[in-house]
Amino acid sequence: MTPAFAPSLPLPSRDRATLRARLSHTRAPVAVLGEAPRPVSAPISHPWTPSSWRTRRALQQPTYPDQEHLARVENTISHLPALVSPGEMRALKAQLGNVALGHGFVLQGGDCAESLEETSEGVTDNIRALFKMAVVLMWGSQEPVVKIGRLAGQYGKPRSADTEVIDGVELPSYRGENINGAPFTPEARIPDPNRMLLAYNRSAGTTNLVRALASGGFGDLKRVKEWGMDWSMGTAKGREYMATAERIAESLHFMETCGVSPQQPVMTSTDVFTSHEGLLLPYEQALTRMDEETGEWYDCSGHFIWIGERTREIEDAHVQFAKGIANPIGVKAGPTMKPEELLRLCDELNPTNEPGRLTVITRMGAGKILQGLPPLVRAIKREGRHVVWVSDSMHGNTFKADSGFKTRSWNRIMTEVRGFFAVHEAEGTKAGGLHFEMTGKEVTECVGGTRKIKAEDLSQRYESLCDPRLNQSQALEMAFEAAEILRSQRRNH
Ligand SMILES: O=C[C@H](O)[C@H](O)COP(=O)(O)O
Ligand SMILES: C=C(OP(=O)(O)O)C(=O)O
Ligand SMILES: [Mn+2]
Repeated sequence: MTPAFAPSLPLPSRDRATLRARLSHTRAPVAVLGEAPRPVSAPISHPWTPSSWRTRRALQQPTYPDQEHLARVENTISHLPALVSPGEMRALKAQLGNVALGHGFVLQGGDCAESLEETSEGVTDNIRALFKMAVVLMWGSQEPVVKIGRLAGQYGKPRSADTEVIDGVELPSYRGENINGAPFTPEARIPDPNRMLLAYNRSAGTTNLVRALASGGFGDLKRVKEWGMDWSMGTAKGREYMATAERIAESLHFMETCGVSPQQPVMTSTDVFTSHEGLLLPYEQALTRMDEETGEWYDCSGHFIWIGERTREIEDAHVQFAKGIANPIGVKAGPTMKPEELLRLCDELNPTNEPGRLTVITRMGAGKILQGLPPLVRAIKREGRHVVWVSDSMHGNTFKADSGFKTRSWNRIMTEVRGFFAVHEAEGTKAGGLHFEMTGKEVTECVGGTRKIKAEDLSQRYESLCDPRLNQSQALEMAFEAAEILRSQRRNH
């Protein structure tokens, strides 16, 4: 990636005024024990700027054929409105801070790779699936659930290989809708800066939809038949889930009878936050703005930004970019992560040890979590670091079915979820949340679950642009199982 354009900051005063007006809009957080004290900007050893990552090695970046075009697009985006506000990010950080300190649970989920062609109904279904899971987890944990969608910006994809070969033809790999196109043609696979603008516009629309749906509350969840659980009928597991769903619906109904109606603020302001991997650094930089109220820099492309497993080298560009933004951030931790490496990441990314600033998203694989997680958890505990521990039980469990489809097995994912809870229980630490690639549609991308999707069924409805997602039934089943674990752990304490 060539460092190639004039940084657009600071903004001209006209734009700063517009930005100030946009950023001053702050929704009141719900289920927050109180907004955390404003953090002092992290001390950094060299002057951080939104563009200082450009002096570092930046992995997984596209090579744009036309650098001037890229610079024009970056400049355009840097003058477009922020998608989310610092106040919202601080609210999320406060909620995550509570989880880091032992209170609450995180649910993060959505597409592996959002599609620019997704319909409004599709996005709505995804958010509703997340709501349903959240209410089940809330019931299980009896704690507030912080809801974070992998949406409104989840477009850039890191890939294992730079190229893809089909029938002897080799083309650049698909890297997500904000970079190139999925069709297997030479034209589609050329990185195009204009895609950043398309992704920005789609993200703005999705953020708007999320806000609208989040203020709609859980109203219709009182009607269990609208949970879309018909699939579960006829199996013993299904009947168990249904019984739980009935109890949850009854509780919601009871609350309403007591006067806590789904129309009241506690039920309607069910904040859903947006998140994505902060992979495409020119885009992230262009949306990084200074909050004049606090003097902090925020990446306003989404509330929560994470660093992927393939780009988390401490000296590299992604970590160096993330250290200067005040958003709540995440870092993925796979089986090769060493305890000392994780502690160094904490030093870099959260030098003030602010609870809620850093979430460690482990993605070990079902067969590795029992060995891989304890050393990390022990090191963090020993050093008194505040992190939110979240399990991404998807990315360590991907395999290729004989039919050629990339898939994951519901059982293996569940095994990792169980391992995650078991390790934290044994170590006396807080299992802070779960992270899923999932959709509200009944796709056939992962095998297993009560409906027993088999390898030969995968071709029926495989729609993912990248990794296989749990469909809405499989995701909901995951939530019921996790809720049961949370409930039994609660009873044991
Ligand atoms: O979503 C994550 C990555 O992009 C994905 O797991 C990489 O997949 P690949 O191995 O097919 O490149
Ligand atoms: C790329 C992803 O994960 P990881 O960095 O953990 O492989 C992802 O979350 O889609
Ligand atoms: Mn993925």
